[in-house]
Amino acid sequence: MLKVGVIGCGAIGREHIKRLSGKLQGSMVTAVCDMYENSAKEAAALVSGSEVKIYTDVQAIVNDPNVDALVVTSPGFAHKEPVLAAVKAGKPVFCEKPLCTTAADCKEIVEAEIVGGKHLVQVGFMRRYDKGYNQVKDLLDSGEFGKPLVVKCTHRAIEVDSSYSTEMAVTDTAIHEIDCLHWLLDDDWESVQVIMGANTKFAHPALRDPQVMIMQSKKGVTVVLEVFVNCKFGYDINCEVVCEDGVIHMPAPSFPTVRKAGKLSTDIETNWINRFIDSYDIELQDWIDHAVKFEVAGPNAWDGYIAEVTADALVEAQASGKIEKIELGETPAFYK
Ligand SMILES: NC(=O)c1ccc[n+]([C@@H]2O[C@H](COP(=O)([O-])OP(=O)(O)OC[C@H]3O[C@@H](n4cnc5c(N)ncnc54)[C@H](O)[C@@H]3O)[C@@H](O)[C@H]2O)c1
Ligand SMILES: O[C@H]1[C@H](O)[C@@H](O)[C@H](O)[C@@H](O)[C@H]1O
Repeated sequence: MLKVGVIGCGAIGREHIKRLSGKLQGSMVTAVCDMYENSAKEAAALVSGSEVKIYTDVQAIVNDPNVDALVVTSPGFAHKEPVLAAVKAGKPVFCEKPLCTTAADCKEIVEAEIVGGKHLVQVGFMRRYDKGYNQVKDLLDSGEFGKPLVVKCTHRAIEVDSSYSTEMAVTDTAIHEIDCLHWLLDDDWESVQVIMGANTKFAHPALRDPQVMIMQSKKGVTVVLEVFVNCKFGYDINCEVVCEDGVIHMPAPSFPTVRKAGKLSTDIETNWINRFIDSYDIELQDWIDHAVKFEVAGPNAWDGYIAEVTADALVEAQASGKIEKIELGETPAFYK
């Protein structure tokens, strides 16, 4: 039984606590930590049948002998401290995306992991576990469609509040496609560009929304990604891969088509929690199954670093309006 300590008891922290203590096999939550004690207490109350220790200090929960592994669900800017502490303590750690908010911080984690000599870090890029993306990947990998040429994606959300900035369209939102498409295409990023044109009337005054991000891979695949976080109609994730010998369109979870009051209609998803609910379950089960063996099968610290280098370039491209190059450097032998 993997005894897990969860750091950051907000929205997704509580979702993961419920998974790790009830829904999934082979784990239990033995400790929780939040900078606000009340938040930690409320989260601990979600666990029934066993005692959960409450912490407000990151180092203390990492050092707890009754904690075998950590799940980090604090905001991105607060990921570095707990992830580094877990790596230094030799404990497996699942960190929600992004690994850190700068490439330099991600590199520090990569270097600490290499020094420790054990694969301990998994990043919460759950789309790699999504059924639809995996169906697309299987078709691409079969070779039946020839080589991929162009990928068209949308990442739309109903609305965001005033704390969501123009940069977050990259660092919080597009970061999923940055990782997922690198995995889907089995390719690294060469260059990126951001086009910001007409703004929606629903964006708060400081926010550029929508944004079109164009990313080119090393093998020459062009990705066109629309990020539109005040679309008002739903949480709408789409991905279409145009190949030499055909086009693959990712399926979305389906809803019934109904006839009522002179209308034929089908619901679409409105909430990220539900859109990827199965992926979160499969992702964390996979993490548990490997963490007990000190293995990482999902996206690792190097993937977290790649995503952040690419995100940094996209943020630069937002400001410059130019095509920005991605400089990753050699993949360390430890991650090959
Ligand atoms: N994979 C996904 O689809 C997905 C979905 C939602 C959120 N996330 C990621 O999960 C993380 C958390 O997002 P959220 O929506 O749950 O945020 P949230 O704001 O709801 O919760 C964050 C919690 O962390 C606590 N916290 C802040 N700083 C802390 C610190 N230094 N130490 C301990 N606790 C601290 C806050 O008090 C809060 O309770 C973010 O990195 C976000 O990008 C991922
Ligand atoms: O844009 C949102 C993404 O679609 C979700 O999957 C979460 O990662 C959330 O944190 C982001 O704000």
